[in-house]
Amino acid sequence: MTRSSSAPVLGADAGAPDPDAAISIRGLVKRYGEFTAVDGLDLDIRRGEIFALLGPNGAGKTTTVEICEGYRPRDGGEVRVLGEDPADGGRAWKAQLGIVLQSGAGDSALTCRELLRAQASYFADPRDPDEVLELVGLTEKAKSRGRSLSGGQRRRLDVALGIVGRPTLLFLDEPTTGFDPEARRQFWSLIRSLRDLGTTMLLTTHYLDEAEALADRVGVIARGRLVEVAVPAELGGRASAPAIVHWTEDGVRRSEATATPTAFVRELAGRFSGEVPDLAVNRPTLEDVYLTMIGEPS
Ligand SMILES: Nc1ncnc2c1ncn2[C@@H]1O[C@H](COP(=O)(O)OP(=O)(O)OP(=O)(O)O)[C@@H](O)[C@H]1O
Repeated sequence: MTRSSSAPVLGADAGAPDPDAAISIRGLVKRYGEFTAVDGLDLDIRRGEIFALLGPNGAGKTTTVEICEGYRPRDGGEVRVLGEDPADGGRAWKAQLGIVLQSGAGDSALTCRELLRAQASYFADPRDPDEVLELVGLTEKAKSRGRSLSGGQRRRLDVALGIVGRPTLLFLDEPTTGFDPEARRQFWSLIRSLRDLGTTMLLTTHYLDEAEALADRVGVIARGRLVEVAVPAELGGRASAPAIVHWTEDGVRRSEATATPTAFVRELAGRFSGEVPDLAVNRPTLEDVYLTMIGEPS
């Protein structure tokens, strides 16, 4: 689906940016030479929510996020982040942001505690570095040098560095790349506890299960435009999509799309004396609807 100029604005109310939103974007445009990387994007992220930005490689996610962080200039549109234009954001505004980049600070000869203390010293009201180490599960590594940590531990250190300044708004760029499954679960619970503390988070990820587990809402970007914003369970009309019932009959694998799978299975059960062979009832997964949205065959 492509948004024409007359289509309703997705994820945002039309008109001026919303000053009460954590992030409010209207008609954002970014060009690199002749190439338009962000092509009229509108988005509102509410205070206190976890918002996941999904999209294929090159869709424009990092460009959009870096414009919001004040690290990249834009060519058009309006952006307000915590009520200010990032292009003019001063020190007090920057101090309210936490940023966890893809390539972090891990490769350091300083210890985790030293790195956190140094980072904390830039802020007026930082969190206690030892409390932050505990929050990210690195208490036992407080005296270890950054460069001696494993990949997953370094990402946790990156998050620790991102939150020690007590940010109102935290940007997380593919935060769990390289994590083992247990570390990802632990990281997810850390993100939830930060939300409970009132932190707004903008997360980019390629893991759809991560978006589903964490995000209050997800936005899908493709070719520099926002193609949908929804709560994960409703993305792409998932909640109302027909169920697909699969079974085997007369040695042939069959399937039927139905809005009333219970009634259909009851009717099917009447045709067999025992179990319905190979019975399965599926609904579209987040991955199915996402791949359809970005134009890939699922
Ligand atoms: N500094 C730059 N100069 C020229 N082109 C750029 C520059 N930065 C990004 N682009 C291009 O803009 C497009 C959007 O890039 P961006 O990094 O925003 O995508 P992304 O959605 O974050 O991708 P990924 O999932 O791979 O991180 C890409 O086609 C990219 O090649």
